[in-house]
Amino acid sequence: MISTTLKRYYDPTFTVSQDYKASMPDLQNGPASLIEGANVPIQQVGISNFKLPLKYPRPDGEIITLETSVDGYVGLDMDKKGINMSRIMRTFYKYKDEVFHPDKLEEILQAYKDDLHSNSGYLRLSFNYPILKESLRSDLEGYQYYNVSYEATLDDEGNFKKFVHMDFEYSSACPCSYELSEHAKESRGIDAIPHSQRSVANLTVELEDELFVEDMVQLCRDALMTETQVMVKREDEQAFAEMNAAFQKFVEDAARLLYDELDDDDRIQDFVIRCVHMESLHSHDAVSRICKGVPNGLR
Ligand SMILES: Nc1nc2c(ncn2[C@@H]2O[C@H](COP(=O)(O)OP(=O)(O)OP(=O)(O)O)[C@@H](O)[C@H]2O)c(=O)[nH]1
Repeated sequence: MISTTLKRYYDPTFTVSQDYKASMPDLQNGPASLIEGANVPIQQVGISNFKLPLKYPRPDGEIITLETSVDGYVGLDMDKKGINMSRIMRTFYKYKDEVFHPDKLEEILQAYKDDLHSNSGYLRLSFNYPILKESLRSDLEGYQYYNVSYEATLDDEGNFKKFVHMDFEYSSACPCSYELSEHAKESRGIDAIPHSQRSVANLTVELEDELFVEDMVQLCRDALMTETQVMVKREDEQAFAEMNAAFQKFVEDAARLLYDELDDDDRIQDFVIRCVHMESLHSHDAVSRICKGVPNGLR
């Protein structure tokens, strides 16, 4: 038997010729006989959480560059072993210097379908978006960051859907605890403090028309009022206490207040909202989930 001793050596000068590339195995484009398991279509295959800096537009025209985590997938038909995985990133990188608003994803998803010979595509861009927030009564301001994702799908009939996900943090003062506290004071002269807690509304909005992150934040602020604060001096803290008294809310109230704001906005086609009050009274959360309720809509 000829013993071929393999060299263990990395040749920094080796270059890949077209002939050499053609001689390399290309398993993902191999025959269906290479498929392991059921020879059935796969709805989403690709790369999750590749990161790059992307540009986003603000309403005033300013462009902001933010670290973005990208999930990019395509559908794979039966009889196909695999996708050309690197094209998920290579195709996306063709757009890396462009300005990203949700509509841009349709272009990229069409490029996914073309470059990866697929019938459908999915993208999700996740980033933390800063907005300068003024204090309630002092003349201070500071950055509030919002956890945002743009999500889009392009199906085999060319139907494009675009969604924006955003988390909005607020304070919820419990109206029942407030009444019980007042009752203790009035009926027994005993002081009492109602419970309140940091809360978060997870919004998913299907867009009809352009909606900036700033617009979604304003809708939430108008609905809930008691957003968490950034820069706080004593006059701001007192203002916040007054605001919590004026806008007490059960987790049911929070969901309905947000419904009221979003349902009226023509830029929004559909939505589902999950409110979570991380109760300071309990070691568990009070949760409500509400949707616009359009036929075949988000649930
Ligand atoms: N489809 C698939 N590819 C994988 C996976 N894990 C690693 N890869 C590798 O992803 C690498 C890049 O694949 P391709 O994008 O097809 O690379 P390529 O064939 O040089 O690219 P093209 O010249 O565009 O065809 C290949 O070496 C694959 O073996 C996987 O789970 N699925």
